[in-house]
Amino acid sequence: MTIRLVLAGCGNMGYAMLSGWLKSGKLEPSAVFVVEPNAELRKRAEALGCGAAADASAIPPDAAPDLVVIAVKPQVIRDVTANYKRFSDGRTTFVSIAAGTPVATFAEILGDLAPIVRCMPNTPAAIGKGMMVVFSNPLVLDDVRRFVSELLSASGVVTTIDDESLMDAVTAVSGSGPAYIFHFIEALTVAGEKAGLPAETAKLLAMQTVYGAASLAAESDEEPGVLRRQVTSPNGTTAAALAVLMGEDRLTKLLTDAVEAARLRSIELGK
Ligand SMILES: NC(=O)C1=CN([C@@H]2O[C@H](COP(=O)(O)OP(=O)(O)OC[C@H]3O[C@@H](n4cnc5c(N)ncnc54)[C@H](OP(=O)(O)O)[C@@H]3O)[C@@H](O)[C@H]2O)C=CC1
Ligand SMILES: O=C(O)[C@@H]1CCC=N1
Repeated sequence: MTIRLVLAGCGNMGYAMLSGWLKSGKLEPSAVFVVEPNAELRKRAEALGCGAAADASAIPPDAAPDLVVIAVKPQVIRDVTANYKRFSDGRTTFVSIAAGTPVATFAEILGDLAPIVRCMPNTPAAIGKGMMVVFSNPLVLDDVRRFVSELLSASGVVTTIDDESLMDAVTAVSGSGPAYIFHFIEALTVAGEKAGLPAETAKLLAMQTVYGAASLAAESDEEPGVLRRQVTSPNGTTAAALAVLMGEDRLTKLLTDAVEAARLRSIELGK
């Protein structure tokens, strides 16, 4: 079978996306070639039925992939991208999921012909519940745009932006966001334990509450603020807790600072 997609880097995020694509049936495993220096991670990709190698030089010489997906750390992105220059004649579209790194950096390495898509995914992509935000350079043809969007939709919700400078804010909200929510679960678990619950019970309650509340917010026609008010009885328990979280806009200020720290770091990573 022809190789349609080369995945460079099969770590946390690369593997999460690859799993989603194959699970959805939008790509056959034999149409994917994975380049990953880590032997354990390579085996994981091979177990899914994909071809794999430690180095880009092992990509079959007749391969003319539709897509090369770059899923390595921003710190090595230039060196890694240079390994794929042979596909930069305009027929292959490059998709980068790296934080910070602008399309211009790829164009510098790949030349003026390469269609480039910048995508910011998040790890819930592994179970088809990711948030993927996409920015494309003008060289990406409409049918390729549709193909990329359809492929990414196997991993969750896809939306596009036309202003690339917003990608740093996107990264700070949805790219890094799952970690904030995981930490929220950890913190609510600790708080539950301090309130006297057994550790396992506290964790179950914290996790199911986040899952249930996020699902309700996603499925309901009501705004999150309305759903919050539906929980909050006048002068009840929730009001007592929200006075702590919302007093002086405490949680909003904390999250604003956290998102700004991530956004600034994304800008730094792109330099
Ligand atoms: N993790 C996340 O939630 C998200 C990550 N991203 C972005 O995704 C990218 C990858 O992040 P993440 O998956 O977390 O990182 P990982 O370190 O888990 O994965 C990157 C993988 O690339 C491998 N690698 C290194 N050099 C090469 C090479 N020359 N060719 C192919 N593969 C190589 C690394 O191997 P080794 O470790 O041996 O060097 C590693 O296994 C980053 O740019 C990040 O900004 C975007 C959104 C969310
Ligand atoms: O922490 C990071 O830099 C990457 C980008 C978004 C999520 N993880």
